[in-house]
Amino acid sequence: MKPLLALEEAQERLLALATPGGIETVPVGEALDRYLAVPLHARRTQPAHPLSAMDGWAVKQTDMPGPWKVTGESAAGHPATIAIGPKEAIRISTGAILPEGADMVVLQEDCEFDGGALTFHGDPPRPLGRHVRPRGQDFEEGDAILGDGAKVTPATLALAISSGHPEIPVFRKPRVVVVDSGDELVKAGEPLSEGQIPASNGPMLCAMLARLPCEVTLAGPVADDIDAIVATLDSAKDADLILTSGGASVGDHDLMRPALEKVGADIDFWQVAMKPGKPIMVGQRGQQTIIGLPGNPVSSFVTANLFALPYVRALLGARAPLPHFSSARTLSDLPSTGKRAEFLRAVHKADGVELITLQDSGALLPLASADALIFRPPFSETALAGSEIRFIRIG
Ligand SMILES: Nc1nc2c(c(=O)[nH]1)N[C@H]1C(S)=C(S)[C@@H](COP(=O)(O)OP(=O)(O)OC[C@H]3O[C@@H](n4cnc5c(N)ncnc54)[C@H](O)[C@@H]3O)O[C@H]1N2
Ligand code: MOO
Repeated sequence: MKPLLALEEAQERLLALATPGGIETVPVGEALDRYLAVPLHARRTQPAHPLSAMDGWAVKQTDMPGPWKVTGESAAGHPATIAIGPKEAIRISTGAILPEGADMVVLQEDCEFDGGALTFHGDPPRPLGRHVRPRGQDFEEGDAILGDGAKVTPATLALAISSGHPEIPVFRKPRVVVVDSGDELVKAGEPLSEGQIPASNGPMLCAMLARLPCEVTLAGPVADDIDAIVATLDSAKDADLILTSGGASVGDHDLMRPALEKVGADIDFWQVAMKPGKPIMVGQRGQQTIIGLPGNPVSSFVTANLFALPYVRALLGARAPLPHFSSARTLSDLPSTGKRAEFLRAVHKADGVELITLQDSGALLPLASADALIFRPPFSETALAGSEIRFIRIG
């Protein structure tokens, strides 16, 4: 029997097939969770002038500790039109431009102002530049601010806008079609006959993909009929990725592999040393990748996390598309493993990660109560409670 492909090698082979789509320039608000296609340089300096970091009065260090004559005001958006002379102060608000001649700010709560003289009651001495944000402190025009491949987060989105980029170049959104298959499957909400079940994998996979910037269509459930599966795969020719679920194993009604072959896809790999998820397959038809996920709901969920979502992130231009592993102590004893890497449903708590008892790959209730998958490499010894393990977050 052919040895199973190692998980890491399978992921590497899949990701090698991913070429990000064309570049499009979009308003930053539409770029969230996408990846920059080119590096960004600041088109302006921030702050463009020295600014006050506090509400108070702009003064000169050499005039400390006052008293001063207040000669005007500088508010955010309304700079003072006069400079500060000797023993003079200008009322200033947070974010307002420091008037010419001033080099520090005294806080409102350290001073008293009765309309006449401004007096200081704080603890001197105050260093030069106190409560002042110097020009260019954040970035200067021309500075490299974001590298290509940077993820657009709420903070990078704000940085792009602040640096003069209301639109940014990102890779286009991948088009993904999800196809779940099986004679027993019935669309959610429709009546069930004996032996039928609601098709939950398709909506689950669509929901997982909906958290990424991509265009997702559900085409299923499709019957265990090779012509029906082929017709559905053919109707999704324009997708960057087809994600199928079910029919990936070795049974008489497991038609995904022959269907992929019938539509002209080259099978890159089938069967990976992982549990759940062993029957996962990957095929390539021209520019399109087809990932055949196993039908067991937990197997579909786990393989989507480890293969399908990383593949979509890679199409979006992510440089590190695989899930992030964290370390923690296991609160439960973990059994030894065989030749397959295992992903065990677990709950992350303050002092460690607790195993959920029922680990059947068909059981949705434990999956829905899990927020972590404990990773157990192949041929691991029993791990006693208290041992350090690695896990990925889910949910
Ligand atoms: N003799 C062997 N049998 C099996 C093997 C094997 O190596 N040798 N592998 C097992 C493993 S591992 C898995 S995982 C399953 C996967 O099989 P399939 O991908 O062919 O999945 P199906 O048979 O179509 O379905 C399995 C199970 O999941 C339910 N299902 C399927 N689709 C959905 C859906 N959209 N929504 C909800 N539930 C779904 C289906 O009713 C079945 O109960 O094969 C093992 N067998
Ligand atoms: O993927 Mo299967 O049993 O390993 O669920």
